[in-house]
Amino acid sequence: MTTEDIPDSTLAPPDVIFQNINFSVRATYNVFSDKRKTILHNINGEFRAGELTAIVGPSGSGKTTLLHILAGYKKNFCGSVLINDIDRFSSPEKSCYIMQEDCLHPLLKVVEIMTICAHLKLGDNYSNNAKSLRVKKILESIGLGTVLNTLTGNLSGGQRKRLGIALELIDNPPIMFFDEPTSGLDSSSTKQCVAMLRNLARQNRAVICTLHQPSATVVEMFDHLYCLSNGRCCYAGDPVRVSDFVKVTGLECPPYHNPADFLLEVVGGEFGDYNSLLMSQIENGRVHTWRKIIPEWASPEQLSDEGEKVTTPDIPLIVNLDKTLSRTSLRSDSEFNASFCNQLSTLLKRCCLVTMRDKFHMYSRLVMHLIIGVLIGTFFFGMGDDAGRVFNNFSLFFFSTLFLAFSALQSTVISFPLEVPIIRKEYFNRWYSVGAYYLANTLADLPIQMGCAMFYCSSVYWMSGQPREFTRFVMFTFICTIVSLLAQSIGYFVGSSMRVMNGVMFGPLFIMPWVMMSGYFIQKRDAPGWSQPFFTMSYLRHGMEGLAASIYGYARLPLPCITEDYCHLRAPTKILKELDMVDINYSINVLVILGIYLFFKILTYFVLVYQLRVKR
Ligand SMILES: Nc1ncnc2c1ncn2[C@@H]1O[C@H](COP(=O)(O)OP(=O)(O)OP(=O)(O)O)[C@@H](O)[C@H]1O
Repeated sequence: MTTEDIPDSTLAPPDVIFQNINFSVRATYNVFSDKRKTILHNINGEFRAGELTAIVGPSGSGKTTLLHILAGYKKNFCGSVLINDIDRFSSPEKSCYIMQEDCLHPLLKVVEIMTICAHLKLGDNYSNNAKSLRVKKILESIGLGTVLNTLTGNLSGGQRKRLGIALELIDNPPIMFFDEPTSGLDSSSTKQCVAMLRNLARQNRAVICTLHQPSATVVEMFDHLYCLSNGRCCYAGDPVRVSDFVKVTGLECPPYHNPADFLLEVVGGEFGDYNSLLMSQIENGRVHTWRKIIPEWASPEQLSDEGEKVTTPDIPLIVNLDKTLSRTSLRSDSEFNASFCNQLSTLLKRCCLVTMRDKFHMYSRLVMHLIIGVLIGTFFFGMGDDAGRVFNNFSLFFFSTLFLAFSALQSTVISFPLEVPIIRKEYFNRWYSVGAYYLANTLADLPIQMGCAMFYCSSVYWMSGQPREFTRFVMFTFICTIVSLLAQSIGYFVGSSMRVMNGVMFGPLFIMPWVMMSGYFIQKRDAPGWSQPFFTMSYLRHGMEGLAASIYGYARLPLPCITEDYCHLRAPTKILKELDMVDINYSINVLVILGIYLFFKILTYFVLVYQLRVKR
């Protein structure tokens, strides 16, 4: 299959029509108050295919909110959004939403991130060759052909924005939403960016962006200007007719003044309050008489300043306009084009690539565990084989479980939330399912977390003089590993539920209460009756019991008495009795820890689904 075999169209050119959009949010954090603040007030509009639309307005006027509603990012609004007369959420038309932040993995090369995206977005129906041809074609046409092997973290701001667009062009969505695509760009890059967006629109796409303070030249590159003020529409029409429209207020746009700036000054109240008048003239977006009658399209080169080269992506035009023939194989019946297995394997490769490139993070985790292991091994040197120091050895068990739990929890609580914006963008643009991402992420990190626990145990176990038996070493290491995996799964739960700062504050709450029930400070038999179930649930206690079982259980011979003249606790059974661990069962400890691990894994999955699907 060649690149030409990958269809470039979906349905007929899409017009986005919205009617009576009303959107409000809770105005107070007081849960007992239902006071609401209305952000959009029954606004209307029509953004057509083939046109480049700018949503402008003073800061806080509701531009981003409107864009989120049109893109499907916000769902809890009143009114209707129609795409070719079909409700936005039932429409088969694909759209993409390119956020202001780039949300790119900085450690992936341009060509790698594009190829991964092609595998995910184009699914199983196309050959690798066809996908790679399409990737190259898009990158070259968008002006990124020379930076194929550059890490995305090293790209310039303009290149990162173009890469964000290139990624979404892979499955050729007919509707594209951009939140402030020109923010952070200089004037030349801004013009290039807008010329590129206009060229995309010319290929029968509806391209809709929010803009902040556009220059006169930039505004004129747009086909349609939609101006908001305090959540109401004050103008919808041709950017060059703004000055004529504003005349209804009796104000005159000064010569050589940017008409868009003038409109923003008027709606911003610099000359008095004319908003109601403007809104009634345009009927809150219902009037279309100010629209541009689109002439023969100017070539994109004409849009730039003299002598300035504008990047003009040459992505094939959408030609299939026949509604009956228009549904292409790019749109599968399921939500995603790639199968779950394909998503999983592609994401697994991506996770491994990112992990391998992030050498500092990976090695520092492993080396830190090794260094702490050696330090603790030196501190508790030889104590495991001395009946006179049984309680010191028990302290080692406690330290080991606590250290492994804390290090796994904290590193995840800090690192996972950084990934969430990337997942949010990619999931929203239908790259993959939450399940595929979550499983790939879990599997990719498993060897490193296990490596950390093993590095720690390998030094601590032998240096602290535990029994020279391989089976006991494996049992000891296994318990330490699953305790650290469990703490890591709690870290994922905390990291997916709250921001980094809150996570760092609340994360330890998931460990500290269980420390009291670990059996180290107070033994279960001495604890008050109400706390007994908590001892049963304490994963730290099960960790400690598992370690005690692997060291003192399974018919271990009496310990030598080295540092004392008389050792009361030489027999392992006596030691376990003294520690209130007579009835311990290693298998049950393992099962309980794995059960709690699974519980948090599943819980995190639902939190992620909620965060990505419901709460936007
Ligand atoms: N979840 C929310 N809770 C409370 N107020 C909100 C919420 N979301 C938006 N707002 C308010 O709604 C108004 C419009 O916000 P929005 O982000 O859409 O404005 P904007 O026009 O995009 O502004 P800017 O140009 O500064 O980005 C602002 O006053 C904002 O504070």
